[in-house]
Amino acid sequence: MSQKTPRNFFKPLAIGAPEPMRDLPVKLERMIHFVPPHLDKVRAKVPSMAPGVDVILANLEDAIPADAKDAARAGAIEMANMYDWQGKGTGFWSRVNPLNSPWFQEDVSQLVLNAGHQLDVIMLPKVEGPWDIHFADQYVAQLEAKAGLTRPILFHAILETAQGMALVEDIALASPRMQGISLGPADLAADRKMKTTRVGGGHPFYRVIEDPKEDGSDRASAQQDPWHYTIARMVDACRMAGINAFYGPFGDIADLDACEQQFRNAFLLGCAGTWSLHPNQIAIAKKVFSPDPDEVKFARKILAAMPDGTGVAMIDGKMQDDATWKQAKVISDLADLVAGKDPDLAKAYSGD
Ligand SMILES: CC(=O)SCCNC(=O)CCNC(=O)[C@H](O)C(C)(C)COP(=O)(O)OP(=O)(O)OC[C@H]1O[C@@H](n2cnc3c(N)ncnc32)[C@H](O)[C@@H]1OP(=O)(O)O
Ligand SMILES: CC(=O)C(=O)O
Ligand SMILES: [Mg+2]
Repeated sequence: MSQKTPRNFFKPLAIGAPEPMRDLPVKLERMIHFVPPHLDKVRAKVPSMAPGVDVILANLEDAIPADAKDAARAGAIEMANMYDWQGKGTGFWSRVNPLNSPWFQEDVSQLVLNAGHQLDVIMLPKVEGPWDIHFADQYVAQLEAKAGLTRPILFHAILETAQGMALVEDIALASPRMQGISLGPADLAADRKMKTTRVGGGHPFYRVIEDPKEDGSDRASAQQDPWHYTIARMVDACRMAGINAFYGPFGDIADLDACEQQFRNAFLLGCAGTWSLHPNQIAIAKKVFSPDPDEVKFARKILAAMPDGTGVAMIDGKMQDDATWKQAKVISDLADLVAGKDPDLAKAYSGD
């Protein structure tokens, strides 16, 4: 047998560690905003940024120079204590260095021992298979016990190798700590030997072209989304496991239109949120990952037409039944969650 028995799955992995969560907390996670914690100037903005985002993440991994890893770790611990994350409801996460790096052990131990009471999620990069999650799970349980934590810290894996992709279902199911998975398009592209230097998004050479015309005139051609398969598979793995899927970084900071379109495709396919790397991506993520008021209005018409969720109804010429009721519920429940945080959208959703 390669898996734990159902009864053992939810047992703490260390004496004194908190009980694993059976259900994930229901939280808005439309954007995970990346902060480089070694930069004093950016770190100082954290308390003023926190109320305007759903999650702030202290990044310790790629994009932090090797000679700033210690400063970034210290900055992350400082960030944990700069804001009342648990009291005020903005998520506080950290992306640690990979398991095979010289920094992983210090990152995780320092964070859990010194910031564990505020830390919601540890983001684990370059996860190759469930064994990586099992190792981190056991290690964090030991540290939680030592720190006397009463709330378990969750895990978020980044999908950025071909092997991780091939084992995404096993990763999603590896531990009750699993909160979600993000696409890591830069490392994944490199590992797959995709021929692109972009961080997410489309590519001008990845397209379909219309059949030749008899008169020899120009054939229409359009860019396609090279991430469609990966995102759809990640969403299935996550939703099977009862966790959430996230788009990842969009690296062309200046191209706001392409960023919005890539985020929207991920939202429509089932992702709960995305990363924001720059302040100008926060508003895009908020707009895209909050349901459109007209969609919410229509969804609520469906729910009202079938109060017990069964039967068939016609609304605006469209057939509704038990399945569309469930689709409507997804949108309406998300709107309720958003309305609890955003008074302007609450007003738009209430139709006032
Ligand atoms: C493939 C991956 O792994 S992706 C994840 C790793 N990468 C990251 O985490 C990158 C995070 N983002 C950043 O470091 C920066 O946004 C960069 C390097 C991309 C661009 O930085 P800059 O060139 O300074 O951007 P720009 O000049 O437009 O910044 C405007 C302001 O926003 C601030 N700012 C930029 N990024 C951030 C951020 N992530 N959070 C908070 N403030 C930020 C800048 O400090 C600047 O502030 P100022 O007006 O007070 O001087
Ligand atoms: C997200 C990330 O780490 C990557 O794209 O490589
Ligand atoms: Mg990466």
